[in-house]
Amino acid sequence: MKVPGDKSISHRAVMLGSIAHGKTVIDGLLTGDDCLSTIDCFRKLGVKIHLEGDHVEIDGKGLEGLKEPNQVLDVGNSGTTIRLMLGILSSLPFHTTVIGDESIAKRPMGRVTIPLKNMGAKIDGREEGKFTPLSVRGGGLEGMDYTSPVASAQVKSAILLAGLFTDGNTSVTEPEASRDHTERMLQEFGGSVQTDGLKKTIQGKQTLKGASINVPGDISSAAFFLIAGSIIPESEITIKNVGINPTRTGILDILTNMGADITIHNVHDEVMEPYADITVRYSNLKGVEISGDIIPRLIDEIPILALAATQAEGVTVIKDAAELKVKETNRIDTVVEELKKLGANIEATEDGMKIYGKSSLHGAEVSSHGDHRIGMMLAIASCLASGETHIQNSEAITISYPGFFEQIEELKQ
Ligand SMILES: O=C(O)C1=C[C@@H](OP(=O)(O)O)[C@@H](O)[C@H](O)C1
Ligand SMILES: C=C(OP(=O)(O)O)C(=O)O
Repeated sequence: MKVPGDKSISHRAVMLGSIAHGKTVIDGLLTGDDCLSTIDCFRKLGVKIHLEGDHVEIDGKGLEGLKEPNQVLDVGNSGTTIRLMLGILSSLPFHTTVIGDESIAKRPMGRVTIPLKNMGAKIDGREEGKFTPLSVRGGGLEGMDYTSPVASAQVKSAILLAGLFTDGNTSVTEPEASRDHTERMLQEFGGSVQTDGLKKTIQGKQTLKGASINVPGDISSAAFFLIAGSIIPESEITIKNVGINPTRTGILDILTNMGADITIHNVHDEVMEPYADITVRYSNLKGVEISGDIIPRLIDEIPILALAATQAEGVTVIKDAAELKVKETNRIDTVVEELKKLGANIEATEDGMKIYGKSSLHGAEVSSHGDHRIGMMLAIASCLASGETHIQNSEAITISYPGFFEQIEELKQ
C-alpha cells in the first residue's frame, strides 16, 4: 500500500512556493482538509495556486506579490497552517484577520505571537493575542535570538519564516530537536539555515526561487498501519515511499524496542527528504518506556502507540508528553477515555499515560472528539476488538487521511 503525502511537508511546500519567485510544482501533495486550508489562505492572499489531484502548480511572485485580503483567513482545524502562516504574515505590511475552528480556538498561539511581537509584528486577539481570533499587521521586523521553552517545529518554523525577511540574523534554540522540514525545504528553494546543535540561524533578506517538490508518504499516517500489522494476527503489510526523516522516525525506534517485526528497504537517501519502503509483520510486543528527547520525534504517533501498548506484555509508560494536551484535543484524556471504553487497562498521568497489557478489546460506542488521530486509532482498534465498534465524528479523519477507511477495507481482503 501507499499512504498519502506528508502533511508537514505539504503545508511547507505550498507556503514556500507562495512566497518564492517563479513557478513551484508539487507532486504527491496531501489533499487532506488541513492542507486545503493552507491553499485557501494563500489564495486569499492573492497567490495563484492550481490544484489537480495531488499535483500543484504555484505562480510565485515573491513576498511582495501577496496582497491584503478582503476576507478573514480561516485555518480550519490546522495548527501548522496558523502558526507557520503567522510567521509569514508578520513580515507583510498590511492587515489580516485569522480564525479557525473550535479546536484551534483552544490551542495556545502565544508561543508564536509573543516572539513574533518581540520581532516587531503588531498582533492582537483574544487574551492579548494568545488565542484566535487574531489580527496581524506586519512589516519592519528585526532579527532576534530566541530560546523556545518548547520543542515545537511550528514555533521554530514561524520564527525562521519571519526571520527570512528581516534585517540581520534570527536564531531559535529549542530544548530538544523538533522536525526539520522547514530547514530542509528552504534549501530546496535556494535559501539557507545554519545549524549549530539545537540552534538554528537564518540570515535575513533572502530571496527564494520556485522549486519542484516530491512529497513522500506521511510516516504519521503509515504509523496506523505499522501498528495494525504488528497487533492483528497473521498480518503482513508493506508501505511504499514513506518519509524517513530522522526527526520523524521515533515510531520505528519504539516499535523495534517493543519487539515489532519491521524491515526498512529501498532506502532513497535524498538530501531534501529521505524515504523508503517499510514492511511489518505480526509479532508479540512487550511494554516499554517512552520518554525524553524521543517524544518530539513521535508526538503525533502517541495515540496509536497507546493502542499498540494495550497489546504488549507488561507495562508501557509514556512520560514527558504534556504537549499532547494542546493538540486537536487533549490527547492524554481522549486516548485514555476512549481506549477504556474498548476494555483497555490505561490511566492518565500528569505528562503522559500508563498502559497495562495485554488486554482483549471489545467493541463499543466511541468518539473521535473531532480529532483525526483519535478517530484513526479507534478504527484500527475496532479491527482487533470483538463485536462492533461505532465511531462518532469519524469524518474528522479527512483532516490528514482522505481514503483511510477504503484502504482498511482493501487490506482486509
Ligand atoms: O510543524 C509541523 O508540521 C508539526 C509539528 C508538530 O506540532 P508542534 O510544533 O506543536 O510540536 C506536530 O504535532 C504537528 O502535527 C505538525
Ligand atoms: C497536531 C497535529 O496537527 P496540527 O498541529 O497541524 O493541527 C496533528 O496532525 O496531529
